[in-house]
Amino acid sequence: MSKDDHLSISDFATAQLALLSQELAAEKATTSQLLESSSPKTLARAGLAILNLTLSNLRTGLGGKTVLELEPDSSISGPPISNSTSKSPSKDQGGQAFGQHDIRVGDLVHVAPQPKGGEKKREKIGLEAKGSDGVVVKVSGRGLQVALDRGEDNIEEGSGLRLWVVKLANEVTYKRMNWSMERMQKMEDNAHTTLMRVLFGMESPAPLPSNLEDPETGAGVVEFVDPTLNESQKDAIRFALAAREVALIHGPPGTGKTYTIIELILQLLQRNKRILVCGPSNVSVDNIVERLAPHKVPIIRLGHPARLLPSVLAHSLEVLTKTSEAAELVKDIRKEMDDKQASIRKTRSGRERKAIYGEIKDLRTEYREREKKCINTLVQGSKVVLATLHGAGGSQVRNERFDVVIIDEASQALEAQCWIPLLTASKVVLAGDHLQLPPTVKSTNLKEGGKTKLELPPTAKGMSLDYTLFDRLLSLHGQAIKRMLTTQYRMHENIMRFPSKALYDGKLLAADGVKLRLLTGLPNVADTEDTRTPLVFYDTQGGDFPEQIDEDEGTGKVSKRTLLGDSKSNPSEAAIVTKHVIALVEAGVNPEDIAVVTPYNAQLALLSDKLKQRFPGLELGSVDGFQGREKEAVVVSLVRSNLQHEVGFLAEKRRLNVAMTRPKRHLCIVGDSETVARGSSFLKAWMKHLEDNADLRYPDIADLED
Ligand SMILES: Nc1ncnc2c1ncn2[C@@H]1O[C@H](COP(=O)(O)OP(=O)(O)OP(=O)(O)O)[C@@H](O)[C@H]1O
Repeated sequence: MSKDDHLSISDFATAQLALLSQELAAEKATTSQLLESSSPKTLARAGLAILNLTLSNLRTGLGGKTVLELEPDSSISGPPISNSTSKSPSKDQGGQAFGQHDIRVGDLVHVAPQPKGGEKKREKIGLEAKGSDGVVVKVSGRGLQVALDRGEDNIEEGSGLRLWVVKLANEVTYKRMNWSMERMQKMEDNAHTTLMRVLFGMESPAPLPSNLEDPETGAGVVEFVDPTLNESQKDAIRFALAAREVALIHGPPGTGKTYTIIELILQLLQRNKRILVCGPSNVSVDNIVERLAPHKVPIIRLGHPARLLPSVLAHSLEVLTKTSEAAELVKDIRKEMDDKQASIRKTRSGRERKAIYGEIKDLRTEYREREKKCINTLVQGSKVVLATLHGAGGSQVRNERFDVVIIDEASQALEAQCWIPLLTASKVVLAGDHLQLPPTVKSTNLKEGGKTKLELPPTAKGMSLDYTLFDRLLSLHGQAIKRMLTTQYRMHENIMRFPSKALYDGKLLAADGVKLRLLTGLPNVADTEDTRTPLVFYDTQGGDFPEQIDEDEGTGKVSKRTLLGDSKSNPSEAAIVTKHVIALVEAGVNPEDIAVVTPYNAQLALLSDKLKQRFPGLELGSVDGFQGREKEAVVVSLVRSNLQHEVGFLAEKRRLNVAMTRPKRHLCIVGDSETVARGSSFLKAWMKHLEDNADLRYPDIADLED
């Protein structure tokens, strides 16, 4: 490739900015537009809002944030989210006060005075009326708590004001990506760091010696902390230590990517390096904190405490600003703020209340200053800082210097997100698997009509958001910048064989402890034809098990399904799945050890109706939502069965890879080989593999009729 063909940094940033803005528009189209065009009641019915709340308490939470404690308005009879025509009492009464909703801890919400009954139907007004944005910190059956983004003085406890809470499309997540891209777009050539030049192919990575442990040109001899690491993991660590600018650790399913990262962090610490560890999601970061904590290394986890796992809270910066030595100064002022809040409750006079609010405001300013000092002391004293990629753009770390940035689950991250910590970095280690699903991108799934035509720079033509940094670096620098982990600790070898052959050059090995594990090895599981078989295939070919297009029920209700667009289902396949799950449970397999996954939401809804009540512990999910998870037994419903041999979602082999690599001991596939095999050479090879290697079953439609 000639130098001129290279994607320049500013062209890349220009293209990313255009793509991000299209993505935000698509996100708004699915959530915010709904918020704007629907009444609060409709939103509540779709699970996006909770109505009829009152403020029961106001307190100062972590980080000096005002926390609103909200509970259902006791003056309203019936369910808080019931519509006006329904006068029946809530079935939740006395137990769970809220109806069904999708508002979870960590969600960004808007709290506002609720529009009155007489106000016009399209009550966009609820969002326009003065209210506040915040993060949900607690949800229970009888209430919820929201930490406001800014200290708000306009919502008063005991004011009798009826409030509602509505979930927001999270625009905030775009701000830092856009900020990084804008900086890259404007940067002069001479401001590019060596790492940037390498990551855009203007320079090659510094060559590595053949002996990675060479003390001069490599990492020196590595004494591993964990003696159980396998050879491919050790090699990846030596490689990542020796690399000057960039190293990719390619971790196929269950190969111990995170396990390897933990050792890498320990090795870097021994070499006196300062490390920033990031991941695209809070869970990905917490996973590392949990595993790093037992090694007693000084770590700090940045991020809103509401979004962190309880097990890692002790390492959270916000908690340490309360509990560490440096926190003493902050503590006093916090108490004073709480006392003032309490005194407002006892004050009737408007003038006095106003005066106290003024004092709280001053105290809050003072609090922030002291807190900032405390934060700086803690962060600067810490050798390992952990944050989401987004969190790495926060004021606490933006100006900090690290020797190495490690990004776990890098193949699940948008590239613009990765640049948040990379702009000032000198070395990066990315861990991921580009052969599993990339980050979910709404705008690539838009039908052509819904897409705006983007003008991308010529060198960035064809760029899309789901093309990750991991993908791009592999295509730019080739296999030389990566090491693959090859021993997997999850699957029976028969389950592993096809993904290994089709996607990982046949290099995967099953660890001794897992390669022959069957369901019969679990306590109290009987030996049946299902439990003794690692791979089962119900082939529904022949046209008796046709798919259906999920019609909207025409009720006029806003359902989540409407938001998801057309989806496919296959009722006869659902019947096979149900039968198989029942057989496993009757053989003694715990429902909690079984997952049913399918790429289609309509099929998921159907399966949920059939199975969820009977087996509450059973896990049902979309393939995409199951990435990173594992179960003893997994049943996959492929759904597609049609004369046109259309396979839709199944054409994405990374999706199928995720589906088929979740189980440990038992994988059951239900699908029409005639339809599926026509989808691609990968699908054809898979169907052939199942035919030759699985316990092949041809179900009879007559047996399924109840
Ligand atoms: N060298 C090893 N010896 C024994 N067990 C190991 C080894 N490496 C990893 N494991 C085990 O393999 C499992 C998977 O490890 P880990 O969660 O680190 O993998 P991962 O690659 O991050 O997973 P995923 O496929 O979900 O991304 C864990 O139970 C871990 O304890």
